Amino acid sequence: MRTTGEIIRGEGLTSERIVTVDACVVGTGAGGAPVAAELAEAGLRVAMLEEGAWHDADTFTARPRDMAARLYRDGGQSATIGDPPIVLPTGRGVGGTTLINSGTCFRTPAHVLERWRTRDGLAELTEDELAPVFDDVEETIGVAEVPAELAGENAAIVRRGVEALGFSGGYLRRNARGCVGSGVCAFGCPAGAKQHTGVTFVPRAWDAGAVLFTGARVRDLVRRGDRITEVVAATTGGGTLRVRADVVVIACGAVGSPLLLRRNGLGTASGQLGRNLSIHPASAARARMDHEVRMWEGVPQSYYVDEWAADGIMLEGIAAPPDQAAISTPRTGTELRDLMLDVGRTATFGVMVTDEGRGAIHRLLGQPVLRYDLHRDDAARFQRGFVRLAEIFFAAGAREVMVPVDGVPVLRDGDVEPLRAARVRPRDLKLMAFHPLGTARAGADPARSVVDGDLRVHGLANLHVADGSVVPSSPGVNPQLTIMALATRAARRIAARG
Ligand SMILES: Cc1cc2nc3c(=O)[nH]c(=O)nc-3n(C[C@H](O)[C@H](O)[C@H](O)COP(=O)(O)OP(=O)(O)OC[C@H]3O[C@@H](n4cnc5c(N)ncnc54)[C@H](O)[C@@H]3O)c2cc1C
Repeated sequence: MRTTGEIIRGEGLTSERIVTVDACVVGTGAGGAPVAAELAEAGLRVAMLEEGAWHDADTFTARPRDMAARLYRDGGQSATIGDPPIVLPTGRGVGGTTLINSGTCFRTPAHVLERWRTRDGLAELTEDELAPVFDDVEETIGVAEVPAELAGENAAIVRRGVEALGFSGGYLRRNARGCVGSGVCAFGCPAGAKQHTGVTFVPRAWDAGAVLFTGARVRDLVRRGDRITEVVAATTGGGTLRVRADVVVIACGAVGSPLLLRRNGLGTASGQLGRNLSIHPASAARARMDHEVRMWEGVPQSYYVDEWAADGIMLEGIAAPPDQAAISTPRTGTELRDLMLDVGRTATFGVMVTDEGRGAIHRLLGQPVLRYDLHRDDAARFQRGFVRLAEIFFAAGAREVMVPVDGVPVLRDGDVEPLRAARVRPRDLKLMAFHPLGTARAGADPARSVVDGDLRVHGLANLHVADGSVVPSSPGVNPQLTIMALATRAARRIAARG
C-alpha cells in the first residue's frame, strides 16, 4: 500500500475548477475514508474532498501546544453549551478525528445492535452481517491488543486494583502498528504508528485511482429532483471546486454533516436532523501514589474496566504529558502548583458514560452551536463510576484520590464515603466528551430518522451520510470501529447497486 498519492491542495485552486467523477466523498475521517476506499476498489472514479490538510507524521513534534492548533478544529477548544458546558474536541485534516484519537477499538456490542434492530428497524444489522465487515476493517487498520510492556505504570496501577477487587478489565485493542508508547496519541503520533484513516483507507482509495482534494470546504449541494448533481466547495486558495458525481457521500462528522445538510435544505423532513446528539461524556480522577508513575510514558489509553458496562459506566485509561495535565487539572493557584510538583507520582484514569441525555446542533452567526444538558441519571452514573474508580485506586495503594466533582474533598485513607454521600448535580461535574454521534440517525422509518439502513438520506436517490451522525444511539464503547464498519457496509451496498 502506498502512503502518499495524488493530493490536489486547495491553496493551489484559486479560480473555478470542475471535476466529473462517479462518486464524491466529503470528509476523510472514520466514515468517509472507508467509503472512498470501497467505492474506488469497486471500480468507481472517486473524488475525496477534505476541509483540512494532509499532515506527515514526521512533522509531528509530540508537543501538545504545537499540535493542537494544527490538528484540531478550533485548536481543540470546541465545547457544548448547557449544564455543565463540556469540551468536545474534533480533528481536522486527512484522517479527521482518527488522526488525533487514542486508537481504542471496540466492535459494536451485541445488545446495542439488538436495540437498533428493534427500536430503529435496522433489521439487517446483525452480528453475523457485520462480523466480516469488522474483520476487514480491523485488518486494514491493524487492530491488536496493547502488550503489557507498552501499557505503562498508569495502567498497571489500575490493573492491580482491579485484580485485587476481582473486577472485570483488560488491555484495550488498538490500531497502532509498531507503537512505541510515545504517550501523545491525541496530538498526532510522532512514530507514525497509529493507523488513522489517512494512512490506511485513503491509500487504499489512492491505489484504486481516487483523487484527494485538501483545503476544500464543501458548502453547497446542488439538487435536481431527487438527486444531488453537484458538490460545491470553497478552497483555501479562494477558488471554487465543483464536483459532478452520480453518488454523493457526506462524512463531515456528527457536527459538520447535519449543518451541511440543513444549510442545503436536505434531510430535514423528519425533524430529526441535528437532534439526538449523544456524546459519551467523560471525566478523569487522579490518584497520588507513593512511587514514580510517569503517566506520560506508555500508551495513554491502554486498559479498561467494563465491570459496570451494563449500567452505562466504562472506565478507560487517560493520561497526558505534564503540560497538558496542567491545563486539564481543574485546580488553580498554589493547589495546582502543588499538584504539578507531584505530577510524576500521579496516576489518572477516565470514566465514560453511556448517556441518556440528548443534545442538538444549530448554527448561529455562521458558527456551530451545540446545546447539551447532562441528564441527572448520567450525573449519578459519574458518581457511581468515580466511587468505583476511587476504590480501585485505593486498592492499588493510592495515598489520595481527587475527583473533579465540586464540593467533594480529596479522598484519603481509602475512605470514599464523602463522594458516595455527596449530592452530585450535573453542574458539579467537570466533563469532556470525544464522541459526538446521532445527529442524522439511521432508521427504517423516514418519520423518525434521517437516513435508511444503507445510510441513504430518506427521499433522495443518491445522497448518503456515512459518519458518526448516523449512529442511532450511544453505543457505550468508543465508536470509531462502529463508524468504519457501518460506512464500509454502506459503500459495499452502494457499489453493488451499480
Ligand atoms: C481526543 C480524541 C480521542 C478519541 N479516541 C478515540 C478512540 O480511542 N477510539 C474511538 O473509537 N474513538 C475515539 N475518538 C472518536 C473518533 O475518533 C470519532 O468518533 C470518529 O473519528 C468520528 O468519525 P467521523 O467520520 O464521524 O468524523 P471525523 O473523523 O471527525 O471526520 C470528519 C472529517 O470531515 C471533514 N469536514 C468537516 N466538514 C467538512 C466540509 N464542509 N467539507 C469538507 N470536509 C469537511 C473534517 O475536517 C474531518 O476531517 C476520539 C476522539 C477524540 C477527539
